[in-house]
Amino acid sequence: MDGREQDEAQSKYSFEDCQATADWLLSQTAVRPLVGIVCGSGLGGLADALKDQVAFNYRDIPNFPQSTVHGHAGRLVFGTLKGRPCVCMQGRFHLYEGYPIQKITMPMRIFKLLGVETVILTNAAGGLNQDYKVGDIMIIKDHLNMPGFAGNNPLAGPNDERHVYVCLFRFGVRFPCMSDAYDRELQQLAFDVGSELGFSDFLREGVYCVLGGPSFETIAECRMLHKLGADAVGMSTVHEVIVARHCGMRVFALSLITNKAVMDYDSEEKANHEEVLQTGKQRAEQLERLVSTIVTRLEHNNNFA
Ligand SMILES: O=P(O)(O)O[C@@H]1C[C@H](O)[C@@H](CO)O1
Ligand code: HPA
Repeated sequence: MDGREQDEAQSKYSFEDCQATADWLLSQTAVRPLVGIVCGSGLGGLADALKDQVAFNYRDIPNFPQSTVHGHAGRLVFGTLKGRPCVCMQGRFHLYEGYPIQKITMPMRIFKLLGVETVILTNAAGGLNQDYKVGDIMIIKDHLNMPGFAGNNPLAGPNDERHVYVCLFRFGVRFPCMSDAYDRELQQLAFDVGSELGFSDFLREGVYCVLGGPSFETIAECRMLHKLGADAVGMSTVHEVIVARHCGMRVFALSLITNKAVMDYDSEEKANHEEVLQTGKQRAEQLERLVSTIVTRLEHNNNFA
């Protein structure tokens, strides 16, 4: 995208547009969510755990993008998870769908304007770390933003400073820090909860690398990413994390290792979306228990500042 296109994209998802969408949603439901959840490929079952649901198809929400990927239902679900008011994206947006990066991350700003304080993101990812097995759940401790290295960052374009000074950090500063992107207390909480639930055998922590997709990686690319320090590779999450942190929400993120990245020219394995969705189904129940228990403990730990 050149500068003019970036300005155009940014101006289409202005503070006023986001506010209009948030106001519309707030007028349609009494739920006032403190937790926002994003479901990765094949992980939309998480939303089904919400009680007293009020759900909206993305196509009915003003200014909202549409889901185009199999395994992403395209519904925004409000409800409670063990008594905690939540909003859950059953389906997210990816760069490869052809949307401007500002559009795929706009829901994070809507979350903020709805009152969300903590964002929990999930994704499906290929395992680069040779110790990882399919079905492992990786707590994300850091990321590598490959599209960002090439200048494709959701915060590129004008920064609406007006709101920094007038409206208490809506949306945020020009140069946000990312060394604390993934909340360390929440990572520890997830390990504690995982251990109580008996999930330690398949719970990991690591670095997630985002690529643009939609093609899966070559063997040489996987080897390179692993050497660079990535434990898992995917096509989402990082852009949302940047925007969520920019507007001051706490972030916790998980990758489900749905397939092993192919690192060897003798391997017969081939990455494919069906396997990704299938692994999601197999781990859905544990993932849901992990996330819903974390949400409950947020309350007990008084983590809502
Ligand atoms: O939305 P996520 O990151 O979970 O989706 C992953 C990346 C691609 O969209 C798809 C590949 O199977 O799954
Ligand atoms: O191997 C992968 N690569 C990129 N994205 C993915 N999403 C699930 N698996 C993968």
